[in-house]
Amino acid sequence: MITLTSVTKLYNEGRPNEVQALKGIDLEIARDAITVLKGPSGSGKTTLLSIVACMARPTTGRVTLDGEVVSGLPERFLTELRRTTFGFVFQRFNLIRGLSVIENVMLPAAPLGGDHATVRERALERLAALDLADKATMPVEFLSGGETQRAAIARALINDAPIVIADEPTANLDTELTMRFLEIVRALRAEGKTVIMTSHDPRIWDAEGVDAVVEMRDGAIFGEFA
Ligand SMILES: Nc1ncnc2c1ncn2[C@@H]1O[C@H](COP(=O)(O)OP(=O)(O)OP(=O)(O)O)[C@@H](O)[C@H]1O
Repeated sequence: MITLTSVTKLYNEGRPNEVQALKGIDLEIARDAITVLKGPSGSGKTTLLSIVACMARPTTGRVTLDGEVVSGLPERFLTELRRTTFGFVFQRFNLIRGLSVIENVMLPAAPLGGDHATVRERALERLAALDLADKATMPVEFLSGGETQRAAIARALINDAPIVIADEPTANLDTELTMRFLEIVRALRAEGKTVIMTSHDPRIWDAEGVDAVVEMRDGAIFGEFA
């Protein structure tokens, strides 16, 4: 279980351009489940996701992961937690230009020190499942938007992290690839993984296998649907 208690987030605190992105969020996110955060642009979905994923700290409030408080951990513990616990698909992708698709996909595995050939094989399997095997050696800057999105998904899955975090993962995908992404997500859940994603896409909220939809408005939770 991931719990958030009275979580707030201020950007540019104390300055004229201060933004209160989260206004006291109380939320429980189940493990072994698919949870979708939905809501209009600017409602705080990405901010909430970053806090859940230990990429950002709340301004006030508390986050626990399986009963342990993570919101106050020193940075070095958070770095370790991010590497071992989370797989990320983020809006700006963060793929590294100049490296090939497969090099990008393999990158998060490097700090964990796995055998290179095994990691490469796993990366190729992930790319094949997303119909990208033939682009494996291409520099990422030559990919289309949808291909870049899929490369980011393959990279998020490389470490077999127990929690997969995805920000608008299907934003650039057509219906067929969205359906394939959902199949991957359902397979991850069947393996016992936790999937938490934001989405504007009704194909995602209404999808079979989604366990919870959390609706956000203006930095607050507007409703939760199972
Ligand atoms: N780094 C930042 N500095 C200042 N303000 C920010 C920052 N990141 C987000 N915000 C502001 O916080 C609010 C919530 O943003 P957030 O990205 O969490 O919303 P969102 O629901 O994910 O939106 P979208 O669907 O457009 O991605 C917005 O008003 C945004 O402008």
